[in-house]
Order: sequence, then C-alpha cells, then structure tokens
Amino acid sequence: MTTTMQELHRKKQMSRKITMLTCYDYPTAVLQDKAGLDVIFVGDSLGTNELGYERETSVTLGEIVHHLKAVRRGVQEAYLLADLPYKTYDDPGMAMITARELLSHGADGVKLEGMQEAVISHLAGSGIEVCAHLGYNPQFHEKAAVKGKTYDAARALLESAVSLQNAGASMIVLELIPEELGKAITETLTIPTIGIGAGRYTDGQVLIVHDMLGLTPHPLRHAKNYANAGEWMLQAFRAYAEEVTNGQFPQPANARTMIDSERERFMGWYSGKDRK
Ligand SMILES: Nc1nc(=O)c2c([nH]1)NC[C@@H]1CN(c3ccc(C(=O)N[C@@H](CCC(=O)O)C(=O)O)cc3)CN21
Ligand SMILES: CC(C)C(=O)C(=O)O
Ligand SMILES: [Mg+2]
Repeated sequence: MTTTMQELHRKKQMSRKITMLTCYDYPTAVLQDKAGLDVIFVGDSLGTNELGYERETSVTLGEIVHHLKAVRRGVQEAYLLADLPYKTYDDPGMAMITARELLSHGADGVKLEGMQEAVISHLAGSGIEVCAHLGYNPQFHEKAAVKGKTYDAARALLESAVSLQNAGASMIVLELIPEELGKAITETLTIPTIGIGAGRYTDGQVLIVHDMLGLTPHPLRHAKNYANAGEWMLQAFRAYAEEVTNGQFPQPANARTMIDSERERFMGWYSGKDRK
C-alpha cells in the first residue's frame, strides 16, 4: 500500500513526526523508499543542487517531469510530491494544466509557493492534493533570509497559513522561520506542517538530500550531515584514476577470456596474419 495524504494527516493527529526528503533520481528514490520515508519530494531545488543552476527560477516544467519520471520508477510506498516550477502557476488555469502534467507522470500531489489562494482552491476543488509553502520562498524572494521574525511579520505569516488551509491546502512547508512561529502555526492548523529551518515543533521535517548526505560544498545552519558522501566520492574517483593510471585496475578477475579451443584457433590465425 502506498502512503496517502490521509495517513499523513493521521500522523499529525497522533503526534507522530512526518519524514520527507528531496529526491531527483532513481537510485536515491529506491533507497529513500526502502528507508521508509513518508514523503519523497521532487523539488525545484533540483536546479541548484542537481543541475548546477544559479537559481531555482531557471528550472522548467520539462526538467521537473524528467526527474519525476525517474523518481516515480523507484518509489513504491512513499507519498510522491513534486514542485510546480516558477512561472507555471501564474493563474488558476495555468496551474491546473501544470499540476495535471505532474500528476500524469506519477506525482501524488503538487507543491507551490506563496499566497496563491485562488490557485489552491481551484486545484483542491478538482480533487488535487496541494502542499502550500510559506516563509522563505526561493522562487519569489531574492536572497535567503529568515521570515516572520517580528510580531507583525509572525502574525501575518500565521494568518496567511490559515488562509491557505481554508483555501484547501492539504499540507504546508514552512521554510526559514523562527521556532516559536513554527510551533504556533503547527498548533493552529489542522493540516500537517513540514519544516525546513523552522525549528523542532513542526509536524514533519524536510531536508535537501544533498545537504544531509554531505554533498553540498558549504554547510547550512538548518541542515545536518548524516554522511560524508562528497568525501567518499572524491576519494573513490581519485583511487580509480590512480589505479587505472598504475595498471592496478582491471585485474584478471575483472576480465573475460575465451575457451581454450577458440583461443587456439584465434591465436593461430592472428599470429599468421599480415599485420602491417
Ligand atoms: N542545498 C540546498 N539546501 C536547502 O536547504 C535549500 C536549497 N538547496 N534550495 C532551495 C531552498 C533554499 N534554501 C536555503 C537557501 C539558503 C540558505 C542560507 O543561505 N542560509 C544561511 C543563513 C540565512 C539566514 O539565516 O538568514 C546559513 O548560513 O545557513 C538557507 C536555505 C532552503 N532550500
Ligand atoms: C526547500 C524545499 C521545501 C523545496 O521547495 C525544494 O526543495 O524545492
Ligand atoms: Mg522548491
């Protein structure tokens, strides 16, 4: 059985944490699914982390679809969420076409940034599960900064989150906000909150897979390294290059040979052959 939005809601009701990671490729999807992650998420962080772009806004719908299809092939159990890229949900009609495209390639739900009440109610009204995203919104905010730090900003953010829930959002990501605000929004909403740099009290947590694996060049404060994949990969690439250079790889065990009778015939022909 695959994880449903209803089960994510049940987790919130039972005060059990929801686990989510970004994912952009098939082998990573297989491992995250096997590890029992609740939500596997093809984010537009694809652009900066996997494709080498400067900004999330460069990511196209075609690129999200390409990676979503790979991830879909590897996910059996988890809920599969995908981001709507920048400029693909300017109005409810455009958002519907984009969302349907992602659903047709295997997304269970879609996520979008900002105060898009009309878009969310249009999608939710036709049965599409929509995850909202407030706080720092990389598609719309120039540089990363904590949002909701003052009384006014915190209150506005909480009220915005309530509005998006009322518009029909099924879940909400809260990015780079003070812990106190993450707690207040989580207590106020009936839909699950998923935090990234939002403190300890949200219903779930999400990290960019490159950050938690140790593949990101500079560490970010909100993330934690659970592995040093960057170091292992660098060591492995260097060791391989050195062994090929030295002739230590490949060894006879890595090679294939002919059966004796065929080798004899082949070598007989080969040694008599005119080789100039
Ligand atoms: N690798 C990666 N990790 C992320 O967490 C992440 C992405 N990419 N791309 C999409 C968004 C953008 N996010 C970001 C981007 C930058 C900072 C950052 O520069 N953080 C600073 C502190 C910023 C502040 O406190 O004002 C840091 O030092 O951690 C944080 C979150 C979160 N998401
Ligand atoms: C930061 C997360 C939630 C995101 O939107 C992404 O990875 O694209
Ligand atoms: Mg995103």
